[in-house]
Amino acid sequence: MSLSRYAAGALEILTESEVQFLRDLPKAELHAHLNGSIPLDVLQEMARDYLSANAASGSTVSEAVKMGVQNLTQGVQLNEIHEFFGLFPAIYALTSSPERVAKAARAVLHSFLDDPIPQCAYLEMRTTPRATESMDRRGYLLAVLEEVEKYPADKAALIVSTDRRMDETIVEECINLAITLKEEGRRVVGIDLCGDPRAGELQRFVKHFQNAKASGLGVTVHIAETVDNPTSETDNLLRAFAPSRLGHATFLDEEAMKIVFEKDIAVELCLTSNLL
Ligand SMILES: CNc1ncnc2c1ncn2[C@@H]1O[C@H](COP(=O)(O)O)[C@@H](O)[C@H]1O
Repeated sequence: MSLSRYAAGALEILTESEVQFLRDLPKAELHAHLNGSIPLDVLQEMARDYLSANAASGSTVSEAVKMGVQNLTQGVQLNEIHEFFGLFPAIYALTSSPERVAKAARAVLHSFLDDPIPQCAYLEMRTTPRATESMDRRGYLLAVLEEVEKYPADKAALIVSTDRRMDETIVEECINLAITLKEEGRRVVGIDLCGDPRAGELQRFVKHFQNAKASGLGVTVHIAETVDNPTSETDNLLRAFAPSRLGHATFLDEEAMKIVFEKDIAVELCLTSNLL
């Protein structure tokens, strides 16, 4: 993986033996969003295939998606967290069938787990179930799980994400799918709340998260990711959603930190996106 900006700067101040020590430590990657972790070369290959299949069939695609896919073929440079969310409509156009979701999942698992010096010893990949013309949300999750379950259970597992922008009915559908698949013995280990930190009314999701917890699924939530996330929201996420892990948690205030310490909640830090 190549690093840029702050992450590259941070790495530069370490000595060679410190870098080697960090490389050799066995790691658990607990916060990898499938569609946000597709290796750039695979994403670009998928973008080129998409553009040529589209030109051949003459099917209609929105200009915004076409432009987004074209940008992906050239490589992207991000400066602000909000720019990052604008990439997903194009990425989602590339992973809109079970075959292409499976290809993306395979590439992500491979990039984390199969290098001679793997990036991690255990990958808990997460993804948001999507329904498209060629698959429903269960079909989406099954396509991903097939790939996850090719690895031993101590190497790879899946978290089902819900998105802050979802309608409550869809959140309920996603969480019920996570519960059912777990009951069927599939390798779903938890649920997540993610999505653009500026969006969504979260109170309506609480009971569904509590159901998931009661059925034995782990709960992680993206929290306090930007300065604009209000204290009341952070407090509600910590108390009502009862998470055992937190995504980012970049802007927790003193009160929130106290709860995190008291309840011994793990924080999934992502140094590159926290700095964005
Ligand atoms: C930078 N910090 C972040 N904060 C919040 N949500 C994020 C995120 N990074 C990614 N996502 C969420 O993950 C989805 C893409 O992967 P999946 O389609 O689920 O596999 C994005 O649409 C967004 O909702």
